[in-house]
Amino acid sequence: MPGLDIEAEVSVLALIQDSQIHKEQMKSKKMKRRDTELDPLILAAAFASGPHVTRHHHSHDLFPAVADPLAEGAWDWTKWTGQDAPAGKQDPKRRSYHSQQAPRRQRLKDLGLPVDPEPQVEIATSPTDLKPPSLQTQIRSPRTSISSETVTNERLGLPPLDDVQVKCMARTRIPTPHGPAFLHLYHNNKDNKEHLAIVIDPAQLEESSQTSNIPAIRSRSLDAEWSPNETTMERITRGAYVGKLSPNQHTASVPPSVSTASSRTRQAVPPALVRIHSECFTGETIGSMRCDCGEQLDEAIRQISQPIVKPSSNSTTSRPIIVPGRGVVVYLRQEGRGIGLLSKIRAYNLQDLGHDTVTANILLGHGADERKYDIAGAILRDLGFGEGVNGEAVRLLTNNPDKVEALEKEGLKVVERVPMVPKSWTVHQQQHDSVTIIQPGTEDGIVPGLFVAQESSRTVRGPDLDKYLRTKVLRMGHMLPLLGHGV
Ligand SMILES: Nc1nc2c(ncn2[C@@H]2O[C@H](COP(=O)(O)OP(=O)(O)OP(=O)(O)O)[C@@H](O)[C@H]2O)c(=O)[nH]1
Repeated sequence: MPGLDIEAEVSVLALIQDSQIHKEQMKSKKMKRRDTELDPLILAAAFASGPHVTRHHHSHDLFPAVADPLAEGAWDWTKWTGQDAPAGKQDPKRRSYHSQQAPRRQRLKDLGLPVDPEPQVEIATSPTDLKPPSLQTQIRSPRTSISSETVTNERLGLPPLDDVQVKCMARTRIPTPHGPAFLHLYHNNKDNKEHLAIVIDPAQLEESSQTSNIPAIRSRSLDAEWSPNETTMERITRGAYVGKLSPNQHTASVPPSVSTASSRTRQAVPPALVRIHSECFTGETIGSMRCDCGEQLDEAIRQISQPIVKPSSNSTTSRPIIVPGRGVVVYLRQEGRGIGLLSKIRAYNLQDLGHDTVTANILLGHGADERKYDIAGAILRDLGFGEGVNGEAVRLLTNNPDKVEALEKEGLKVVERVPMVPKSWTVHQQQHDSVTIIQPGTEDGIVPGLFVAQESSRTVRGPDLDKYLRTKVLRMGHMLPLLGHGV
């Protein structure tokens, strides 16, 4: 071996021999090699340079100024000056790399076929016969967010449509620990997220005359006729039915009319209790105790499901009538106050370094709160709230002043704000009355050992949660009294 002394050569040969023996042993034992046979970097380079590159790399020339990439020495990048060869000196044999997966327009051009005058705008992926005509062109597939109206408007030189359109794609009954709920899945023309509405209105499952004059919380877009050819079974399958579904009972709903809308004014029950809740994977799915989101979601469903005491309409009986609770949780896919799960996870690390939730967001280049509530407003309007002068008002379950303001801007009437008090605080307050939970001056303002035992699996507590709640109150203006803090 040139350049190696005898000793080095012997060791290299010994290594090669060892490796061959090892290979033979592995083969005979039929064991899988643990070391890679090919250098992954070489593989990556080969994949990136061949004609099999993706359509996105179609016109990339990965070897500019290299006349023949297969010629010996052509791969020597140390000789490349960073410039392509001057035009006159370019070798006619120069190889260029053409992707087999060129974009359609490029392939048509290469074949000499006419190219479409304008890119096709894709409409929603769901079957067209399942869309109501009014929304058909506005509900988009996840890949495109431009409606055909927008495109038409652009062609006509008009500004694009800005109003949020939502459509309930499906509804089903979900039994919860607090009672039955109807889960509604929405599509919209603003983002590609599937926002949800958890409607609690068990009176819809009953045939009771007591609740017949209380308006049912139903989605207009779901109950609409999506196509003249739509079958009863198609309507029922997407959730446009009344009452409870069973093998013996299945009645499709009728499309909403003006009369059903105005019947909302004839109610004698308090306005529906509504919560706008933002997604929190950590708190709701893995039970994180950094926040109380899971507990809040559970508590909101519980509170909305509480029966309503209604004064008797019959003057001869003085006994009040108890009707099932009614309301909605609009579940928005705005993880991490709109910054997304990735950034939220990073924000947690910054929080562990001592920053609060607001500063952590800002350090990552985000706003303290990036959420919007226009889709929530549209969903609530679809469910019959706030439309027209007689539209039903709501009682909003929140401590967040932004949500009240946003819903009012959306044309909804918020007649009452119902606070969401963290369960650990309530239980603590009940048990210790005026004992201070949060004390300035202690580390993180936490008094160790003062937190009460968990009331249920959904009751969270601990120093991380405490810091999170304090930041909400002290930096985000949440309307929650900090116990012992004089706020
Ligand atoms: N960026 C960030 N987001 C968080 C953190 N902890 C929880 N969140 C998110 O905060 C949001 C909580 O939203 P909501 O449950 O609607 O409650 P809220 O707006 O705080 O106000 P309330 O209605 O009073 O409960 C969810 O999107 C959570 O994912 C955190 O430490 N950092």
